[in-house]
Amino acid sequence: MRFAIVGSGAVGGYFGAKLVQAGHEVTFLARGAHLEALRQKGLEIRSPVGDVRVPVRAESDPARVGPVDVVMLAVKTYDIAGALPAVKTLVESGDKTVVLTLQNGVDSPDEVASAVGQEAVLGGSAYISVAITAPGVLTQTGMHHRITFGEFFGDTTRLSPRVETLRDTLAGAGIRTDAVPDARVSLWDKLVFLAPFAGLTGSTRLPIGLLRTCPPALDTYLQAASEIIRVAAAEGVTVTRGPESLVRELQGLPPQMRASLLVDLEQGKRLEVEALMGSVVRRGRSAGVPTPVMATLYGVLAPYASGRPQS
Ligand SMILES: NC(=O)C1=CN([C@@H]2O[C@H](COP(=O)(O)OP(=O)(O)OC[C@H]3O[C@@H](n4cnc5c(N)ncnc54)[C@H](OP(=O)(O)O)[C@@H]3O)[C@@H](O)[C@H]2O)C=CC1
Ligand SMILES: CC(C)(CO)C(=O)C(=O)O
Repeated sequence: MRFAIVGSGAVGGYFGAKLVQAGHEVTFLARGAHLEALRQKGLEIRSPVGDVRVPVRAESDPARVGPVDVVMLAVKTYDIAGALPAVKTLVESGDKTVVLTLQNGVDSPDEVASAVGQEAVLGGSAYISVAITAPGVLTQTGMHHRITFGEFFGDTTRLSPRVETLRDTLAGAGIRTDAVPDARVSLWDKLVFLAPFAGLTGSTRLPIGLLRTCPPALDTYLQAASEIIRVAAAEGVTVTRGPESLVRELQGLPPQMRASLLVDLEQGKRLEVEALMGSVVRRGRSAGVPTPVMATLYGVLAPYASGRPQS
């Protein structure tokens, strides 16, 4: 299969490299020093089971890529608008090209569909812990990796043939893959865990071990999660994670674990506050569902959304 990776950072680079190793034709769209490193040295992935270096084809201009079957969109949520012209060029160069969105949050499929149409879009979530640690270098923490994806628009009652084909291709490349009939459920399922986790670890600057043993903090987490479950329900999506399973998941995490949002905050980087908290608050307002806890977490973190505030 032919793939283009738009946003060849941590997530896009990791999964794209697996596809290259399996013999697929993959072009990585990248820019700056990362692009130069990819061209000159390939993509290096450091992980607990060893390091690999994968030679890759990297381009800056989507018009040079040619027709592809799948665009993997793996930019951060705040970079989607800037990446849409490239995605549009790639979809228009192909025949039935699909775009698989891999962002956290639930907004990406709609944003992408506004540029290329709903028919071209599949919704996905990445489960992995990986970061760009130098141009051309990714470092993976832990060994887990998974992509959950499916149709986001149209018939979401069954696995579509194109979802089955992509599932088989990804699985054949050694990527752990869950194909689901309705990607809206899996995107909201991740958000219901992640947004309160990122909101609480981010606003307190504390790891989960200190929060889950503090009853008021745990209560804040669960109230935030309940708000998200109600907003999803108002949009017709039944989230499968409830309070008991969320508490079990929190108890199972390493005590030092912090959301990537907190790691980014401490490094003065931009944050996906709009996609994780702002989106819930706005959607709640539209649906008439109160979200006071999520609104508070949003208000506390929004000043950091563009990076470390300059006083
Ligand atoms: N990393 C992880 O472990 C996980 C991440 N996610 C989610 O996956 C998504 C991607 O995150 P992640 O991979 O970490 O992000 P990264 O910052 O590592 O990678 C994003 C890449 O996209 C590039 N980019 C941005 N805009 C464009 C553009 N217009 N054209 C070409 N390249 C562009 C960036 O380049 P530049 O640096 O030049 O801006 C960067 O290399 C996020 O929504 C994140 O929440 C989900 C689960 C785990
Ligand atoms: C699921 C989790 C918590 C894994 O790091 C994550 O996606 C994040 O921190 O952003």
